[in-house]
Amino acid sequence: MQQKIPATVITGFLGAGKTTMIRNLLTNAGGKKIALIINEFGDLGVDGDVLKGCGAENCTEDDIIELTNGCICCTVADDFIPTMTKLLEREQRLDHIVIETSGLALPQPLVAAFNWPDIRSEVTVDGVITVVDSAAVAAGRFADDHDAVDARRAEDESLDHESPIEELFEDQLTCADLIVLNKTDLIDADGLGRVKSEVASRIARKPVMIEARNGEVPASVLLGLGIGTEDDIVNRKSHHELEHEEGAPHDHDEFDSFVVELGAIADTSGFVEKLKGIIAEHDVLRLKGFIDVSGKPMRLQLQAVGARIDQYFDRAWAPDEARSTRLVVIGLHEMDQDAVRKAIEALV
Ligand SMILES: Nc1nc2c(ncn2[C@@H]2O[C@H](COP(=O)(O)OP(=O)(O)OP(=O)(O)O)[C@@H](O)[C@H]2O)c(=O)[nH]1
Repeated sequence: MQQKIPATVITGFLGAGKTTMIRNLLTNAGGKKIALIINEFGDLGVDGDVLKGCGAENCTEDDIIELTNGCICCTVADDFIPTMTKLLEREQRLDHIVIETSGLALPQPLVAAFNWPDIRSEVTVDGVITVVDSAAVAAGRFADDHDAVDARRAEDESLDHESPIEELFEDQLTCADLIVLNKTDLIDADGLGRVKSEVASRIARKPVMIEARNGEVPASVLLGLGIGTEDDIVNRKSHHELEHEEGAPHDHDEFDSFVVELGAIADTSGFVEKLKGIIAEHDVLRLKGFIDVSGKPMRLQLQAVGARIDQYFDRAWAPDEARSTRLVVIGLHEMDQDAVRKAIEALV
């Protein structure tokens, strides 16, 4: 019997650096034939676009599959299983499958799907890797204001949760076989020490933690963990699984996303500066997309995680491509979508 194909699940909160790490992984995977399944929150396939653009021969555009019907944890049966089945029917045998979950996905239901008979017979979970934005942890992003949460719960008794961000952060850590403390360039040694203690304090298990900058971790560290996580997934329950009966539907009602479309932008630095103000004012969690810069042949990629914004020209606009500025905005449900949209539209 052929050996099972190993599959690595890469998870981590919005903007932690999952796509950056995978991009790096594809370029140093030493010729391994890899298929990539990407799941993103929001209606703009930014991650897929970024990864397809990296031109790795061992993982071509045909090997990159985008699952766009919501978070992978809620669409396992409809989306993930059929995608895997198709992948396994391919003639050319894969050496490895890498799955990037959305930043809001619970990894547990996805890993549990590897116990479905058709999948289990051919694939095993090599390991779950949770990417952590160390700078965000150091800034207290996941240590929520418990008074505020209690106040919200007092207003709405149906709230059975801790803060949704904190809970999700813990669920993603709970599932990990390896934790990558990324973005260590943005904090000092003391900060890193605090991040390590905070992360360790959130989980009962003690997975290995490594540090990284720009997701630069050798492929030999990320691939080949050989854990078989599907056999242990019952011991890594999410808050949702612990708090609800088995099978109770989980959703992402606490979070929302929308896309803003704009025309060409002439003064990008002015635009970005003002955007920072809007992000801070409305507590936008994540904003990303592409900008049509007036008079420039290249497309500008914009990536905001909280109020930190990166921008770089990633490729030329194709001759047959309609140039436009499109940004996906992700925040908590209570974010005033209309106000954010209007404020961004007013910038051009
Ligand atoms: N300074 C710094 N920036 C980083 C690092 N890793 C990633 N980034 C930046 O952080 C931003 C988000 O990175 P992504 O790789 O898109 O994060 P992600 O986890 O895939 O994001 P989602 O898919 O939206 O959840 C990008 O602007 C990256 O360039 C790092 O180690 N240091």
